[in-house]
Amino acid sequence: MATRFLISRVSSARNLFQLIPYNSSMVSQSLTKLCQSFSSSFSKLGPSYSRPMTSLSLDHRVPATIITGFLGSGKTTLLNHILTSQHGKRIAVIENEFGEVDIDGSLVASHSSANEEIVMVNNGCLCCTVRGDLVKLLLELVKNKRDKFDHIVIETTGLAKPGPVIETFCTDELVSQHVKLDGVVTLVDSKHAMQHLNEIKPRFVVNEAVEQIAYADRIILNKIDLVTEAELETLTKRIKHINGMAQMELAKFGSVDMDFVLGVGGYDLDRIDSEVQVDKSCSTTHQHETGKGTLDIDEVDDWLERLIEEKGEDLYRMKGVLSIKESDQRYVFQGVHSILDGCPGSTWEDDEERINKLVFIGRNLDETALRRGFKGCLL
Ligand SMILES: Nc1nc2c(ncn2[C@@H]2O[C@H](COP(=O)(O)OP(=O)(O)OP(=O)(O)O)[C@@H](O)[C@H]2O)c(=O)[nH]1
Repeated sequence: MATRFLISRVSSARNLFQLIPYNSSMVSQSLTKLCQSFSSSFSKLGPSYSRPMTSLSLDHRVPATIITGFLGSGKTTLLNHILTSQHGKRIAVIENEFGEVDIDGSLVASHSSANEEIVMVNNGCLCCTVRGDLVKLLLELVKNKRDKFDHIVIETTGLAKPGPVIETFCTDELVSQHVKLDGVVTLVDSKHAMQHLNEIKPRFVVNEAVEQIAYADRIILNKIDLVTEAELETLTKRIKHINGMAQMELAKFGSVDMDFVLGVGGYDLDRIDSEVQVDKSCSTTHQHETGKGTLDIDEVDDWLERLIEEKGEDLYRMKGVLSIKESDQRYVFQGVHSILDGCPGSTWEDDEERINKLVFIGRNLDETALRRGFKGCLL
């Protein structure tokens, strides 16, 4: 592993604090813990407890963005765009590459001003062998150089599976104390993506291109200069079918608004309420469930526990807003595989229709069984 430091960018505007979910220090909760707080939060808090998600606790953790996407999709191009844009944030970069020749490093370096801090992870793949190195680097960064940057950007290799990298933020206690995952940005090569998405893999081998889209909070359809409108439309449909939750933008040379990629809050519970968009299309990778009515909390506990036990590996992302019996507040949750995080959200308005929205993104999900399981929790 090679590590290189350049000098950090000068920031004009520092994000001093922001409101956080009241239990966001528990970025990673096991299902059991979630279920305990899930049940107890409502019974303990009572009707006067109005909006715990926006308590005045300060979140000093540094946000981190994961940039993923297939080989050649434009990850480094986007990174260069981020590093040279005027967003007022000082960025620390963690990059990982296969092989011995550090091509991307020189690319990034040649575009960056003398004011950026770049950290390189050079060998192997972040998704497996050097995950420990990622933890080490993140902790080194926050321990020794925390005052030099405001945001971390991690560029994964084109073949990286984003799941394990995401899980690092949720499962490593020290990392989650200091760093919060802001979002996963997936670059798509508009010209070649369809070919990769359609590739039939041997049994038990994942299609990385599909996974990278499935985990995304933001999707950039890059290289649109190389395709026709019709091709773009077909690709857009296909991608929405895989992940109807992520926002999508079209781009040439990764040129997107910085707000689209930084400060996404993809794992913030207080944003999920507004962001859970129920996409009408269902597929093997994107399932959703929605329904009116009120849920029995114990039944939900049991159902989610069973679901995670049976399908944890196949459940890439989950987000939901639930209407719970005897509670004036929505219950908001999000999860990655078997890691769930949730808390009471905003209060239902008197004239508001209480509905439940659940979005599951994964593989080999049985939509009928999901709908049945959900309906079984309704009172
Ligand atoms: N025509 C066109 N070329 C682009 C666009 N974006 C990036 N490229 C080019 O595509 C090539 C690959 O871009 P990179 O940014 O290196 O892609 P990457 O995802 O980092 O590549 P790997 O690290 O190999 O996975 C470069 O030659 C870029 O200049 C675009 O929108 N249109």
